[in-house]
Amino acid sequence: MITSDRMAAVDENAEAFGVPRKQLMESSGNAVARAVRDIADPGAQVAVVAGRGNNGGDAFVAVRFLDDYDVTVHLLGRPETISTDIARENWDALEASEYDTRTVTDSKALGLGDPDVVVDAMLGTGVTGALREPEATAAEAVNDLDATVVAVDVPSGVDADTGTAAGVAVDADRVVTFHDEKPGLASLDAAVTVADIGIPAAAELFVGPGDLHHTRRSQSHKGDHGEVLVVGGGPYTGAPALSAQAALRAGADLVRVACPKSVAREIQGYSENLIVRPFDGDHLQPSHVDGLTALAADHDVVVFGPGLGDEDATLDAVADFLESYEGTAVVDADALQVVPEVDTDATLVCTPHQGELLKMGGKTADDWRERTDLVESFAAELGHVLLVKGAYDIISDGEVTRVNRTGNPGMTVGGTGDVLAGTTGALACVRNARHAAAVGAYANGRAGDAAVEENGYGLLATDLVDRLPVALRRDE
Ligand SMILES: NC(=O)C1=CN([C@@H]2O[C@H](COP(=O)(O)OP(=O)(O)OC[C@H]3O[C@@H](n4cnc5c(N)ncnc54)[C@H](O)[C@@H]3O)[C@@H](O)[C@H]2O)[C@H](O)CC1
Ligand SMILES: [K+]
Repeated sequence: MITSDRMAAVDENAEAFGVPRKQLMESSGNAVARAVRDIADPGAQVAVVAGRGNNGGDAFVAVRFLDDYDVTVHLLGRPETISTDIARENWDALEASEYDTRTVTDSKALGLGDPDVVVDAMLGTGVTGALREPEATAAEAVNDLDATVVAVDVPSGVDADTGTAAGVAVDADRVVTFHDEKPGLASLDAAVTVADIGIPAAAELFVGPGDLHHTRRSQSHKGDHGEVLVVGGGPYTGAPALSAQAALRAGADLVRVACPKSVAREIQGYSENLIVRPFDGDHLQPSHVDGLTALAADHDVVVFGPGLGDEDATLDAVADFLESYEGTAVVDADALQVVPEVDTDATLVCTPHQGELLKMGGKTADDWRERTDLVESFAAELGHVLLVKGAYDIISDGEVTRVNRTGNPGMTVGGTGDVLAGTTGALACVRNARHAAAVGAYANGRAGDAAVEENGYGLLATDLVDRLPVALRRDE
């Protein structure tokens, strides 16, 4: 099963991994033509009703594979308004070869005749809300025919994620959907087939640019993009400051650092962008937990661990906190060893490197494919998300596992893990935990790659922080 959002991401990743969308469209169109050949003999009349997006584009391709049939193409709207280059190129290809194409500007004038088959390619996953005109009237016209209706990807007007329609929708007999089943199609009264359109498995496994789908809402208020609490510091001061600055650069609106009073001024001194919330003493201990729990409740995500150290009292405090916390937390560094022993309702993203993973009781292997299996089962056992850092980062929630390949050997320098934890914390304010971890790893590696490209090796963790906004930006 794949949702429309994931499908769009995978599609974009396929392009980044060398399989352009136009190639996918060619396979989609071919699959639609196969479905028509399955239900009608050569010579049969086929009416293609196409919209101006890529759903229509798939059908234009199908037409070239149906030369044995009597095909008429009805484009809803003027050719100049076809909204994507690849759909327009496929339309132009039909016109250049003198196929029977008609453009429909007044839906009342849509004369479909009495075809044996209708190919419904008005709208696919790009639909929002109820069908507008001319699509609504065209859908009714299609439903009034006796023809067998083959829908491209999803019956026009139906939401592929929910199976519901906000208004009139095409009543399809068959649906040829692409790559994977869609959650909304199972409930329909139609025969659904899934066509393999040649999207490489890598486009789902490896994190790529398609995963950067923006989550910024149009109506933005302070706090909408997340408030992150970093709990860290004591024996170290740089680590929590790096996590906090990374969280800001990764898009959080407000980031506070809860740290021992002894280091509060030092941490504040790193940046005027930080808000510091000191607790007594020079290291975290159980007496601080009630205060931290109350503070955490005012934040979307807590990043726990950077620079906390591993004193027994500190680790006890980490355990106490996690046992009462029910929100989302990124757990890093010394705090990680506590996770396997705590019983918590919190959603945790644990970010160990190989050594920390072993200390948590996890296993590793030289071969990254073997490692993905080990990480996936350990994540399932823990009941938390794992982001295991390495040349190939492995991210798993025990069910879905992703691999990130961005980054370079320069990133073994100190502090890059703190940057990753903060980045992931900010992203987890607006995405699910597994996706936040995957995108966090991807963006961090991308930031590191950009730094090395500009300056060569000799990378600093702060170089990553500065490059996060660009690393997280979607290429339009
Ligand atoms: N994902 C893939 O791997 C592939 C998908 N293919 C096909 O592409 C469509 C999705 O294409 P897209 O261009 O994004 O959207 P649509 O064609 O569904 O529609 C966009 C078009 O429709 C207008 N619109 C939106 N809502 C409405 C409405 N309620 N009434 C009228 N018009 C509406 C909007 O303005 C746009 O202009 C997918 O389903 C597949 O069929 C690729 O071909 C192969 C790879
Ligand atoms: K359709």
